[in-house]
Amino acid sequence: MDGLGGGPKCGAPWKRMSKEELENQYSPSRWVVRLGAEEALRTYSQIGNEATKRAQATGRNLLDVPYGDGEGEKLDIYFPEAVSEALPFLVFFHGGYWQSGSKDSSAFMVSPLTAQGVAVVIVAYDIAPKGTLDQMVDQVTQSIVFVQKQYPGNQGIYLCGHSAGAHLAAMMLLANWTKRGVRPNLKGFFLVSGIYDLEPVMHTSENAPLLTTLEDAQRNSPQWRLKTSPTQPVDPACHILVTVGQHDSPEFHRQSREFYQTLRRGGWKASFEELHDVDHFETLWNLTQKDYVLTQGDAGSSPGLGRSHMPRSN
Ligand SMILES: N[C@@H](CC(=O)c1ccccc1NC=O)C(=O)O
Repeated sequence: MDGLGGGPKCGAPWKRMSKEELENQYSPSRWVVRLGAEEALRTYSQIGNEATKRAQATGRNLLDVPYGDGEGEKLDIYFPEAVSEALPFLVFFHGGYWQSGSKDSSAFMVSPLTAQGVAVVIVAYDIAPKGTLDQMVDQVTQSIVFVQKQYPGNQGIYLCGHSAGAHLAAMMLLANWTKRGVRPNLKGFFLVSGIYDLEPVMHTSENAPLLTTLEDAQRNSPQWRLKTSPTQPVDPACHILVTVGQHDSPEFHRQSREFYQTLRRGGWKASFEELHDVDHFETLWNLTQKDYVLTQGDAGSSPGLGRSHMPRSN
């Protein structure tokens, strides 16, 4: 049999897939409908680069701010024009299967959000093979601690991540803040086309620099961790929006839906949205636009990143 173990009655559907099918399911660019796979990846970098250049050229910002001692532990902060002590902060973690991507080409949502008075932080972390998953999770935790310490008067910290970056953001639901000596003012999570169970990834070509044991995968899987030992939401008001693109692969849909269900069962305030007619990358491209439903400033009915979706403190 060319499946990956387990009979037809054995749990997760990915276990019944051939190696080729699993590879396909976990290759987001192959599911893009309007472009070829390579063109989609090229366009993704191009739009990210352009948005970042624009963000750096137009607004007030602090670039390459160290949040730790490591060479790669840097973040960029983009401020709104209006100076204020009490800003909401949107902290973004880029994707790229924990082995590609950079903060220097990931400032997608900066322009529409800073225009609405939100400060945006784009975080770099040590991708594989330099960094291990445990290290990346640790670095991301450290970056949030840094933002909270640097801006203790913040109006809320909202975490956003795309794909592998959504995984890193989701891992923050399990972070031990007591150990870090600070409780970040986390008010919301916006997870875009994420991976929450890493076990299937172990059986794809993406795994080469990543996971060696099943234990690594489980320890770094928010889905597995929250399902096996549910943790109480620290702030019951903290909202988690799990989104997946309509054209993402069935495995990406399953991962998002099941993670959302696990969150709800665990008592978290979560919602799930399949984003209409977008693929794995187009959601981020749309986030560069101020009139997209998830970034717009006027009161929309769906939750998202725009200021109208953030609870106000006054
Ligand atoms: N090799 C992947 C690349 C990929 O998945 C990706 C690329 C850029 C940003 C996010 C991605 N996916 C997850 O982190 C693909 O086939 O699409």
